[in-house]
Amino acid sequence: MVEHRKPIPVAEAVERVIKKAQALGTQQVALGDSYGRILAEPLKASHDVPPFNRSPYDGFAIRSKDSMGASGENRKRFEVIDHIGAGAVSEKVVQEGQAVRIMTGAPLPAGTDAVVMFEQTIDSGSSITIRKPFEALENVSLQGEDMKRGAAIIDSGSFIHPGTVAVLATFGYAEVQVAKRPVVGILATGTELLDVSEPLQPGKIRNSNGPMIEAQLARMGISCKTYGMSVDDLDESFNVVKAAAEETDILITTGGVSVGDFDFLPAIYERLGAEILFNKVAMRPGSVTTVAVADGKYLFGLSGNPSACFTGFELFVRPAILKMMGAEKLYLPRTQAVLAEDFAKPNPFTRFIRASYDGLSVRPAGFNMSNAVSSIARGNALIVLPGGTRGYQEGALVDVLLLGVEEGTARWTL
Ligand SMILES: Nc1nc2c(c(=O)[nH]1)N[C@H]1C(S)=C(S)[C@@H](COP(=O)(O)OP(=O)(O)OC[C@H]3O[C@@H](n4cnc5c(N)ncnc54)[C@H](O)[C@@H]3O)O[C@H]1N2
Ligand code: MOO
Ligand SMILES: [Mg+2]
Repeated sequence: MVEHRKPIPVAEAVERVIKKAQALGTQQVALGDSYGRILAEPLKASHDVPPFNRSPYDGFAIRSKDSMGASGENRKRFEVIDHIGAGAVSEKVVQEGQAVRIMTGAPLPAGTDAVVMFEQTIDSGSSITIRKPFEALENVSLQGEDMKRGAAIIDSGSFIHPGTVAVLATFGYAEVQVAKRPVVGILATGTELLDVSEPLQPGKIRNSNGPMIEAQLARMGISCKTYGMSVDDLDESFNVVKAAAEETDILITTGGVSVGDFDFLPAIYERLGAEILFNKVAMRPGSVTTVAVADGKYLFGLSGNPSACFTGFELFVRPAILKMMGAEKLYLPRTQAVLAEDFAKPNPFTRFIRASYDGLSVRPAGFNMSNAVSSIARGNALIVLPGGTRGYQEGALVDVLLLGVEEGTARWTL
């Protein structure tokens, strides 16, 4: 008799997966290797930035009070007593009527409190004249205006992007404490599968899910162990899954999770004594996506159908990995866009449509069945249509999940 599975809502499935995440611990990496990692310590400003009052322009540092009353008819003259570039410190203490020729980034000399840009002066070499008064601290980049010593700058759990690297470098982090990455394994199941390099044979297809998942992981900066392909044989698949699960934190399989005569993943989970978090989700594609946990290891049973496999990874595997790394922003960012063409099919389950999003409108990326490969290639986003809705007309405002962004969002908003 065919097993009847009870579908659970997508949000609940995501919740169940996230809850099982086990922290992986942290490690120290060189700053140059920190891009793409998850920061595992809060980043506080260990000094003011900038660390001293400095000139934001190429010009002349003056005492603002000496500029009082300056006008076009009554130009004020300053004697230039020193000349400094960024990196140099003037030893002079500027007195009344004096100025220091100063370049952008150089610290303001003692006594000065304003900077006159070159363009605002008539420069005769040893002296300058100006035609307007300057206020105290006019054209001065103030110590601590960017970051104050002791201020919390970046939370632990943040994705380290190039801007984060700049701040880490600013505070002298030659080494950075980051989250360890999980060891992830991929196994493609299916007697029909051929390796990428093999010629087609009757009844067979090439394994596209394995390389696809590898690339989805790579997009997250995660490398993986690949366990290749296994034929649909219970004992053989069980042995590979068991061995692979021992060597990994997360084992991703594709295929064999539905109710077919050669779908052995449910039996494998049972033999392993794994806890099934769910085996049916109210979504399309990917309704048969199964997630189990055995000995603290995740077993992601993604569907064999390529679009379902792809979607299952983005919705469940991705946030689980991020959670294990202590990341704060687990979810694909959501936006809304105008549907660029009719989508006539009704949606008994929440539907995720591979789509191309151009910043304003979104268009389904062609053949959109669960078994489609082409639409995964053409799409850069997923349109999300809620379950229990009928077809959508061109012009409707729809939810869109963005794919391939470095850092997601902290809130699940669907
Ligand atoms: N009676 C029912 N039949 C099916 C149901 C159902 O509820 N009742 N669910 C359907 C849905 S929905 C999906 S999705 C598929 C899921 O199938 P499995 O996850 O068990 O995957 P397989 O049966 O192994 O393969 C399905 C399909 O995908 C192709 N495939 C498999 N692996 C790969 C790979 N690595 N690269 C590319 N393509 C792959 C495979 O050849 C099949 O065509 O079940 C429905 N059936
Ligand atoms: O799991 Mo299936 O993808 O809903 O077609
Ligand atoms: Mg099947």
